[in-house]
Amino acid sequence: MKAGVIGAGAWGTALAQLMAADGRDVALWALEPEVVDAVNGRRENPLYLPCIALAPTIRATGAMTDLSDCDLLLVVSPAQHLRAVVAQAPAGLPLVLCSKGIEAGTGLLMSQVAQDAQPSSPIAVLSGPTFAHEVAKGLPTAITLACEDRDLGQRLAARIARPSFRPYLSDDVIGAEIGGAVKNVLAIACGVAEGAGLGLNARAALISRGFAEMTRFGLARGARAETLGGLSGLGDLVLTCSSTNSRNFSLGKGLGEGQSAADLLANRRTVAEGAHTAPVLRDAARAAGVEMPVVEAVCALLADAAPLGQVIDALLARPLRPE
Ligand SMILES: NC(=O)C1=CN([C@@H]2O[C@H](COP(=O)(O)OP(=O)(O)OC[C@H]3O[C@@H](n4cnc5c(N)ncnc54)[C@H](O)[C@@H]3O)[C@@H](O)[C@H]2O)C=CC1
Ligand SMILES: O=C(CO)COP(=O)(O)O
Repeated sequence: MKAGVIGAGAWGTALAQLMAADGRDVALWALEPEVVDAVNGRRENPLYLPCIALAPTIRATGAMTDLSDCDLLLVVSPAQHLRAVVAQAPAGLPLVLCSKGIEAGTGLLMSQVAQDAQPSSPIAVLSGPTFAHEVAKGLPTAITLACEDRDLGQRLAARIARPSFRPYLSDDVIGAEIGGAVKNVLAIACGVAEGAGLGLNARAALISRGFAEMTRFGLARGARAETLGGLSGLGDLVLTCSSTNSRNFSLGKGLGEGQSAADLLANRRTVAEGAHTAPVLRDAARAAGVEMPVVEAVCALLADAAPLGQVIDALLARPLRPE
């Protein structure tokens, strides 16, 4: 059976390459016709994953019907487009959701959106510290695969695992999703600290206190603490909070250097999910009575609502409290 991948950005293309590593066929659905042509013609995706020679068994397509004979579908669109692409996908196939975010307007996690859009399709979530270009090069990577149905989870883990790509199985779908969505917002905060020259102590403080925010929010939504402390939570938080390879970290760095959010977000081709998730997460946290001061600060900067110095001072001047 062939694997299907929906979305040919950096991560979808890297996952197609991963799935093709056992020599089996992969169908890769791409939005852009020029990506379909480049993958099929030149075995590359210069738009989203340059400098990687793609496997010959990857066949790109613009027609979702070409994925109907797959045994699983990896869904890798930006979070805000997941509903639309899942609605077009062939029904009834296991959907492995690889997007990280919360849907604007509904506040739903990706598993809830997919359930709405394709009620007959079983769902799993694949999330963890996984820069696309490293996975595409075959570098060692570990990731959480969360699925409420343990048997299906085990079958999917075996199908996705490769010698240098280790999925760790969990049944905490919500926990895996919340970790991936929240860490993107916190990566923006760490990028701000880098851009503003606040130092490495500040970064470590943001990672730790940001993790406390992720944990408070996750527990309020029914996530398990060990999931939040695992690959899809703390693991991904540490990765994206420490490298300009992260689009979210880079966006924050620009904010910290004094560029406006509007300028940084205008006309970008690649997705910085944290910018979309931040206001939805803030509203959900407020509604649940969960304090998320770092997330609130990121929202203020993204909305150009306050000068950087004022946002930093306000965070530092919060009342002292126990850890
Ligand atoms: N790049 C990475 O290293 C990783 C990314 N992810 C997640 O994967 C998801 C996709 O990210 P990337 O592959 O990095 O994307 P990307 O930033 O490389 O590319 C943008 C993607 O958005 C798609 N797109 C734009 N407009 C669209 C529309 N109207 N409908 C459907 N698709 C549209 C483009 O076709 C392209 O696939 C995100 O949720 C991201 O957080 C997860 C793990 C690693
Ligand atoms: O999710 C990622 C790595 O796990 C990629 O992070 P960015 O979207 O910030 O580049």
